[in-house]
Amino acid sequence: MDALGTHRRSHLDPWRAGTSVAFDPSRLGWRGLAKKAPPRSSEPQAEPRASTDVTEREILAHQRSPDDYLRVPLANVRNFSIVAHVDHGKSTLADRLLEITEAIPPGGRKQYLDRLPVERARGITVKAQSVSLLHADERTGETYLLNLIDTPGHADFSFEVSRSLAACQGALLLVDAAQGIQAQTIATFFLAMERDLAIVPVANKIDSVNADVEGTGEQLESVFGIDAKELVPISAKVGTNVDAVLGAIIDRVPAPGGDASVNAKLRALMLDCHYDSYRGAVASVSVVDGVVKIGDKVRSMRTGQTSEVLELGLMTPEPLRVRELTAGRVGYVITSQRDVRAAKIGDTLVLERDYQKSLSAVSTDGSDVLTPLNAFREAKPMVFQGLFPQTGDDYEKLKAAVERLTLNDPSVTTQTETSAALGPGFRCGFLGLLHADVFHQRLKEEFGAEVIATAPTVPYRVVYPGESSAVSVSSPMQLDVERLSQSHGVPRVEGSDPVGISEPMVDATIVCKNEHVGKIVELCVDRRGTQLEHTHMSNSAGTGSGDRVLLRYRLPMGEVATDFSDELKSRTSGYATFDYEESGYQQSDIVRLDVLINGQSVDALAGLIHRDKAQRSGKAWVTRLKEILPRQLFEVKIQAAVGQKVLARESISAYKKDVLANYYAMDKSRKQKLLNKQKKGKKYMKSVGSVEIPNEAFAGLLSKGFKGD
Ligand SMILES: Nc1nc2c(ncn2[C@@H]2O[C@H](COP(=O)(O)OP(=O)(O)OP(=O)(O)O)[C@@H](O)[C@H]2O)c(=O)[nH]1
Repeated sequence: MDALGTHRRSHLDPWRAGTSVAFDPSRLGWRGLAKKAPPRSSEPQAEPRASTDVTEREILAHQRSPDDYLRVPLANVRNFSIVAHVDHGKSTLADRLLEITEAIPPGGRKQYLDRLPVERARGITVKAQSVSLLHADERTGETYLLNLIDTPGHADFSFEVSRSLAACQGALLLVDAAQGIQAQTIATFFLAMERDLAIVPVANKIDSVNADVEGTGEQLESVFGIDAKELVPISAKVGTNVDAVLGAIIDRVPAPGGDASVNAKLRALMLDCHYDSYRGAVASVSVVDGVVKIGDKVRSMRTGQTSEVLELGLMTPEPLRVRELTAGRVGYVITSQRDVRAAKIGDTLVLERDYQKSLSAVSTDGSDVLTPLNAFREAKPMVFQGLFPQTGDDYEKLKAAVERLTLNDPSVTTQTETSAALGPGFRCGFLGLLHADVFHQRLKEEFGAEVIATAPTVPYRVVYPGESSAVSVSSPMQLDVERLSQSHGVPRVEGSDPVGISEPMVDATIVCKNEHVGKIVELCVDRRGTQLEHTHMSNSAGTGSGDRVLLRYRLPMGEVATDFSDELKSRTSGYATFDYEESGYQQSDIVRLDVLINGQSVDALAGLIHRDKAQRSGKAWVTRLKEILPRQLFEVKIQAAVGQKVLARESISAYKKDVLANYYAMDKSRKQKLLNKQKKGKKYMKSVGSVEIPNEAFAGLLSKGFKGD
């Protein structure tokens, strides 16, 4: 029985940069966090790659010939992903599968497919990786081509999961038998269900003393309606029963349904694209029908761009060049199109000659018609921040860094923004806060660009009086408060949305211990949530991982996007897990809370907030500003206000300071030195009217977000 009823994850995104071309050190993406000197050229920089303790030569020694991969019939191809909650052992299982199929030697580097330094440093997978494995099945005597796509677990990167699943017919649903089903187990299960994939349930970590395989099976039955008898118990770490997983993939995952016949027209789904400084755009593709060969002229159906195929390959796991990619292969394509911006993830690649034929002579039976493949949704930024240089002089440096980094991370949206307080900068959209955090880190570490980031805002929809449709507002300063308030007397446009502000909502899934339910309900109520479900996931004994409760809440995205996850962890000592999916928009009483210093509004400190919370946040902000702002030579008044109504106020009394006061007797050069030092210090100050605010104050204030709690 499906305890979640109609719950479906629509997730926040799909997106970008894909499988690595690992022998080439210049592969890109958005996540390499290794320190390196700022780039000199305007070319995007190569993504750093983690060092490996299995040498390239050792891996290459294991590589089979391209023909071994190409001759496997479509009926013997299996495309599958491993999906699971974070840390349930996906990458470890991928390692074992690579070893069993002899793609890598045993006992090599752990988590082989987590190639990026940030993944290895943080111990998380943030990017899906694909690998083609050959497996000789002793039971049937046949050789199978297994295309495995390892996926990340963190909610911010769920678009990666969704995108990977678009190329699969099956998914290994991996559950840590000691922890049982967690929030992302549920989210990823429904992503797989949406795509109608065959699910192979696997209970991992059976070597652990707390493992409860039976309880895990009961949970799978009660939550997903999966027959517990289908569960494959394994220890990915020790290697116990991992070959049974291979058998289950072969038996339970159907072969891809594409057309591999000689007359089939090429259709390949573009899963990903990253920039390689030597070779240009490297696209990761799943060939569904037909064949693509070196020298073919291909067309991207959505963008209309045409280019010539220069190189084709498979990841095995290191790149293996092939002369062609036939239906059922998941590999990479390098074309004469070097501009990664021209590539649209989710696009369908076809042969130009087939396309032209389809335009000129449509046959009566429709066989000439080329239809694009069913793609996945595009990445949708849900958290926006203004990014400003620490000093005005650094704007050009920041501009160049943002341009280069977004080239390798197309899911980040940017537009220029000018703040009266912080000067020129950018408004950037991210998939979530972890995504934003990684972007800031890369700006700093790879480009030496330090930023002041404004408090995160979600995208609101605003219908102004007299307008028939909503506009998106992702910055407090974009909201025209005056215009919005002039609804009186303006007739509503027929068929239009009601005038006002709507906020994005999410459906959150929380899995927790029974004892923590009270604290979580309290948190969700404080965050303006509405309960949708409260289900016990107990096993028959009601013990171990069976002592779990599944809660579902509808919450405003703005209440979740900042510190909800941290708050949840601290209230449950880290035991609760959480995931969310977009759930449309809802009209809400959102106001702009302005912060004024000596009567002047500081645009960078304004925020959009629910009216009920404005008072509390306003109070918190003025109190914090009072602590942070240095005293000036005059009294400073700090106010928080909604429109004309001041909700909170504080003041800082005057402080008399003359930089030369004690130095009248000083010689001229020392005086000048002191004045220069003061001038340099001022470079790192922002002026609001006559009040000077040090950058640290902005950074300190803004990093805490606008909630003010
Ligand atoms: N005892 C035990 N530990 C395991 C097993 N499989 C994985 N682990 C450990 O669990 C931790 C997480 O494993 P990963 O393979 O990184 O998990 P993941 O699901 O890929 O993690 P993310 O990529 O961050 O989502 C690591 O410390 C592994 O060593 C297992 O079978 N038994």
